Amino acid sequence: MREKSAICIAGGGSTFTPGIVLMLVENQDRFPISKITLYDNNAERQDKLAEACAIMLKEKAPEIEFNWTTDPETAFTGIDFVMAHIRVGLYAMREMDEKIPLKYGVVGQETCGPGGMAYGMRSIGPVIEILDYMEKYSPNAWMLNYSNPAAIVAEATRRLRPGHRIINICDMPVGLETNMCSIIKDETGRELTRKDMEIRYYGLNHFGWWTQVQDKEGNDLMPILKKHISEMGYANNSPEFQHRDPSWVETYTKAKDVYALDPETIPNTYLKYYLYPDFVVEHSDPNYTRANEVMDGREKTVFGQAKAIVENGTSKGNEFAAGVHASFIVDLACALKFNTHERMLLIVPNEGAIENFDPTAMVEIPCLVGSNGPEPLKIGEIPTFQRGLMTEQVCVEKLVVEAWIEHSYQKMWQAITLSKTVPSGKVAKQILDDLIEANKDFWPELK
Ligand SMILES: NC(=O)c1ccc[n+]([C@@H]2O[C@H](COP(=O)([O-])OP(=O)(O)OC[C@H]3O[C@@H](n4cnc5c(N)ncnc54)[C@H](O)[C@@H]3O)[C@@H](O)[C@H]2O)c1
Ligand SMILES: O=P(O)(O)OC[C@H]1O[C@H](O[C@H]2[C@H](O)[C@@H](O)[C@@H](O)O[C@@H]2CO)[C@H](O)[C@@H](O)[C@@H]1O
Ligand SMILES: [Mn+2]
Repeated sequence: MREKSAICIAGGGSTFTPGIVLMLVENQDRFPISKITLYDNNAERQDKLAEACAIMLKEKAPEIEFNWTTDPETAFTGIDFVMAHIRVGLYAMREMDEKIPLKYGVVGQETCGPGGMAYGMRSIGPVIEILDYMEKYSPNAWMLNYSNPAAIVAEATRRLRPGHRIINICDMPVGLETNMCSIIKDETGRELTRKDMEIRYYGLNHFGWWTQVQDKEGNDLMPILKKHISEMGYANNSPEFQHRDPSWVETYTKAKDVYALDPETIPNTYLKYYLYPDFVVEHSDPNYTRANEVMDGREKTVFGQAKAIVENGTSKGNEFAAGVHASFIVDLACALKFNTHERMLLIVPNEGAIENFDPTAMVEIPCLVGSNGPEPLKIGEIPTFQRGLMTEQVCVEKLVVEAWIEHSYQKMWQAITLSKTVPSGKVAKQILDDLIEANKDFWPELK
């Protein structure tokens, strides 16, 4: 009989909460749960999802104790894992992050460019606050953190809470690996899951490259993937792809041009924001950005399902969806708890894994995960193109964290100016001044 875990989901009102709760329920055999507690600082938002999850849990797994709260002591006492996905400032501030840079002809994106830096300045304090609650109430618990921008949050926690039990993660590589399986099916008819593949990948969060994709027998799948991606990016015939929002379809398709810059590797889609920022801006609507698409799409769908479950008193007929995003975080918790040594892509200190790159950088690389945490695999030396791009970007991320720690206007201006998405110090200053005004309830005061 496997020992049960107690879970706190921080950001209980997140659109991703119901999927994670469902995934936890569906994985009881390999990762049994005693208790799930939702924690959020927005009671009204959290209540709506929590009431629906309570009904679903009563039907599917009544043995799991379920609570929700806005009280940190209640949330973080007696737990083994915090699965965190907070969005500081909600979608209203995401909209600002996207629309302010676009006003100046610069990429407006949740985690890339000035928007991502603005979001980072909002996320650092509250993520650290949760780590401190954990230290106080459950010092042995692990935080598995999805809260974005993961790269900046990871650098901030490395600097400010070294040695704490936090692992920063991203669903994008596993999402893209699932797409690779659909591509292989389209191209060869062969059915694989992402767990049937052995991959090599390196980079920063939302900024990386695959150098190897093989099946378990060691057959190289890169040639099939490269041919497909060179013609149509990650576009494929799977129902998941066909149902994607238009902005994601464009991102997946644009990978064709990102790939063309380095046909030796297969790229993460978000490199388009750095390598083709002019294209991105031309294809953005400054009055209707991804935040609007999400509010009109995922947020309405998830909260609509929750409302229907509560009104009907049952989750039957209104099933929440749990995909790769939820399975990845449950896999990670399972690996830590039961010492599985599963190989996973995580955001960890470089410390020599990439030989010719800053040892203090937070990099996204394959790790073996056991009870003592992640053990990064050795990557070796990386080529000049990638090293150049990553060096610039990691310095941007470090400057944002330094700006937050030192309350430094100068460092934040340097960070925005250094980003590959920004044309000049003049434009950077205009964007920064607007971001400061929009974020006055969230950022430290910059001097
Ligand atoms: N790392 C990844 O690959 C990945 C993938 C998907 C989503 N995400 C991130 O997950 C988060 C949630 O995304 P979403 O679209 O569901 O957002 P959402 O706005 O629906 O949910 C976020 C929740 O966090 C809560 N929150 C904000 N500040 C808080 C604080 N200080 N303490 C406790 N709760 C707080 C909000 O009230 C809200 O209920 C975002 O940060 C998003 O970027 C990351
Ligand atoms: O615009 P959003 O809120 O839909 O997504 C932003 C997030 O994008 C990535 O997550 C994707 C993932 O790549 C995809 O495969 C699928 O699972 O959907 C996810 C969320 O939509 C990215 O990794 C996150 O960090 C972003 O928050
Ligand atoms: Mn991500």
